[in-house]
Amino acid sequence: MTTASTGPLRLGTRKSLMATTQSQLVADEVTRLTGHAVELVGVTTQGDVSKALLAQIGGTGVFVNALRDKILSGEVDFAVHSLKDLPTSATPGIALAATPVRDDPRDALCGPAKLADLPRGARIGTGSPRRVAQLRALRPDLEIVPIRGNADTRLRKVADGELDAVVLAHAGLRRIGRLDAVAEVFEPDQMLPAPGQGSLALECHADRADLLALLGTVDDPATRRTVTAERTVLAVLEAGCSAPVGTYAAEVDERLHLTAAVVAYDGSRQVRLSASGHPDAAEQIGRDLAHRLLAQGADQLMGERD
Ligand SMILES: NCc1[nH]cc(CCC(=O)O)c1CC(=O)O
Repeated sequence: MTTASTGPLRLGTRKSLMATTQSQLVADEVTRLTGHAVELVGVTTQGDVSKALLAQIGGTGVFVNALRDKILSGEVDFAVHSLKDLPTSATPGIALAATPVRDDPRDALCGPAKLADLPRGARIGTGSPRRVAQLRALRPDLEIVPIRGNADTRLRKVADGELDAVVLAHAGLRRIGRLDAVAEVFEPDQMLPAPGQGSLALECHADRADLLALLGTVDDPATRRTVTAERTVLAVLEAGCSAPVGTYAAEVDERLHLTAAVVAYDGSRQVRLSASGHPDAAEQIGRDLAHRLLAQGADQLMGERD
């Protein structure tokens, strides 16, 4: 089950445009750096088959788990995920083999105008409590409309006039070739991204030392450190992907700077703190910042819903 095969490496992927695009990007990079051929293997998950079922079993975990099952059974060699879709807890038998150079981690407003220039009461679509809370803090007059679906579907609602604008990750828009839709890219002081946003994660079987070495060639240590700081905040806060928690870490002049915020769902209050330290202490920086957030009432803000 865990022995190396002789043919091309099999990269399991969902069949959506974003998933196949980012999988192909990684496949090409692995081939360029190692000379190994990589073939994409499309995997249909329960979440792809039934939207109702997806709502019932909950979010992106379905897709992640389906790909992990294929890795554990040996049907595929590795998978590429958006890091922000991965739970912070470790999964037995599964190893994080690489985090390639991070894409732009910021969120983008897609619509006819920048946020400040949208009319009073404009209808903005997003399903993320983190984006909802921060949008409400910036523009309490907006009407926030909960939406689901892939980036293309969401953009179509703006084109159709059903919504005035939507907020999406810049990295995802770039990967599907839709940066044309962007009216404004939010700076982290306006809207803190989701932990790990814009970063990809390669996973393989933890026992496959051969694969770990091979896939490790596309790892970017600076990306690994910054996303470790961000995801440690999330892990300590014990907040899932749906919590109103934003983070942003970057390395400048060999210092790792981390900002994190927990925002009340109605945008009225927030706890926002920053820290910096040696990049090798990424996890400790994240853990300390999370404890400071908790000491200032972050847990109370996280529990609130309107
Ligand atoms: N949960 C959906 C999801 N997962 C990863 C991305 C974008 C790409 C990324 O953050 O790496 C998106 C769409 C979005 O939030 O706009």
